[in-house]
Amino acid sequence: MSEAATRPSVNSGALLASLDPLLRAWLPRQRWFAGKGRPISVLEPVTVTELLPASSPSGLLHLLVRARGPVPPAQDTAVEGGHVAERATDCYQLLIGVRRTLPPHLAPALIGHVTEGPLAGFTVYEALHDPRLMALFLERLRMPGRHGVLRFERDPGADIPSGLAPRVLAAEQSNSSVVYGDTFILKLFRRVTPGVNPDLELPLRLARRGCARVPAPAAWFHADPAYGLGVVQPYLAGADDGWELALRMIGKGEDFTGEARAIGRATAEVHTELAAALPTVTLGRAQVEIIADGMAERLTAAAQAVPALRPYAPALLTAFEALADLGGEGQSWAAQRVHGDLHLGQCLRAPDGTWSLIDFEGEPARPLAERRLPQPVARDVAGMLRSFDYAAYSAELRAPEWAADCRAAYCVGYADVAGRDPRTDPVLLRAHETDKAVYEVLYEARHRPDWLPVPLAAVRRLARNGSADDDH
Ligand SMILES: Nc1ncnc2c1ncn2[C@@H]1O[C@H](COP(=O)(O)OP(=O)(O)O)[C@@H](O)[C@H]1O
Ligand SMILES: O=P(O)(O)O[C@H]1O[C@H](CO)[C@@H](O[C@H]2O[C@H](CO)[C@@H](O)[C@H](O)[C@H]2O)[C@H](O)[C@H]1O
Repeated sequence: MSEAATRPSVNSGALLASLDPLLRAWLPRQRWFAGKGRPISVLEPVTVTELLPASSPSGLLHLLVRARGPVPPAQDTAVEGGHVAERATDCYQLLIGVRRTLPPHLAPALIGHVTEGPLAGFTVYEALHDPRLMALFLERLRMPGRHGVLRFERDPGADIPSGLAPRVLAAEQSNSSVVYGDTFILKLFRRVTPGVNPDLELPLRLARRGCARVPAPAAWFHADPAYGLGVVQPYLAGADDGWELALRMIGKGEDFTGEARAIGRATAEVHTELAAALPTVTLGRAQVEIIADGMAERLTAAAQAVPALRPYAPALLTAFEALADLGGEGQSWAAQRVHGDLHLGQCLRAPDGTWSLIDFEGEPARPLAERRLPQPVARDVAGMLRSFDYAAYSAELRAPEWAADCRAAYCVGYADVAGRDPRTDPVLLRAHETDKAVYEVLYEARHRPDWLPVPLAAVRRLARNGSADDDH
């Protein structure tokens, strides 16, 4: 990337106008696009940066675009701050490759052929699939400095070699990732919000404390004014993700409680380090009530969006009322920064058996400010407890003991390190587990309707006996 390219001269309005019809067709088909399947009513540029001009064999454009769908049907409403809101305008990050003709191996990355404007006659495509472009992008990440509105930073102690071969990761959920030579992984955030991205903030803080449970950021980049856009971390080659591993071990009839206990210990270690690195607070009566009210509001909103949840709402509400009551009686809890969306898929086991935690972004649907608030550690514990239930259900386990045993082992592992078993606070835990199950109902309704029965089964149990453990 030449010096000239550091002064992008593209006319962003004209450029996006020429890409407009192609992006309108392509964006709603992407897994990370929030308004999936619906036509886009607004599409406008936020920033356009020419990383490589289209005149080179392949050009590379970095785009932040604002997109909004039409007034959504009830199921697609967003629950933000506990309120059902029309899906606000979202800002997305795109890396677009530009070529005269697309070689066959890049055909799956095709966005379309441009017919008008500055890129008329060119073919545009998802650059993450192009090893040549992603190799150049890593070079850019290796060099701290600015490139138009983009700001690249790097941990001075990190040694990122040049020439690492890139490959895009296929299994993505909310974001996109490229692995470099099996030693580093670049995560590109897709739906971006102005402000500090906790998926960079927390791993950086943990790394500075020497916490080895989280891959330490080696390089990262932002856009002005304050969009966190991506982070490069060491890639844990050969690691198993907890979700795949649990399903595999279930399939082979192997015991998972040892792993569950180890994940509990890893969670407690990360919590201990986060509490030491960032502010903690004690939640008094007013804050506990605010938390309980937020949960109740999210329940109301989710029940409005997902009719199958409605019959259980009154019984679920009692979990949040019990929390508010305990707050009223003067019970207080410590709150600190937490992972925010912890589940088996966020736990990686290295070949030596060590567990690490990844993806500190929090629940993607929540506003950033809310995700960065101190919260009881029960939020993460509840996420993991729900995950054991998901695994048992997905494996169609007839034996409910599997999930119950793993849930118990996880809490024991947590207590090994934290000195306190999360089950010591049953009201707090039940409220958080109920809140998580409600979130999952909405998440599945929006993203994977076939999976809706999984959290709904837990909702039924929580409504019936106040516990997500099966009562058979
Ligand atoms: N440091 C890492 N080492 C190995 N694999 C990783 C690492 N970070 C992420 N992954 C893999 O990439 C996948 C997606 O990463 P994640 O941060 O969870 O992204 P998303 O926010 O899109 O869910 C993970 O499930 C994991 O398999
Ligand atoms: O990994 P993400 O940050 O994208 O998290 C979202 O997607 C998860 C699904 O991949 C979802 O997790 C739910 O399904 C998991 C199994 O696929 C299960 O282990 C989790 O317990 C369950 O919550 C997560 O909720 C969502 O935010």
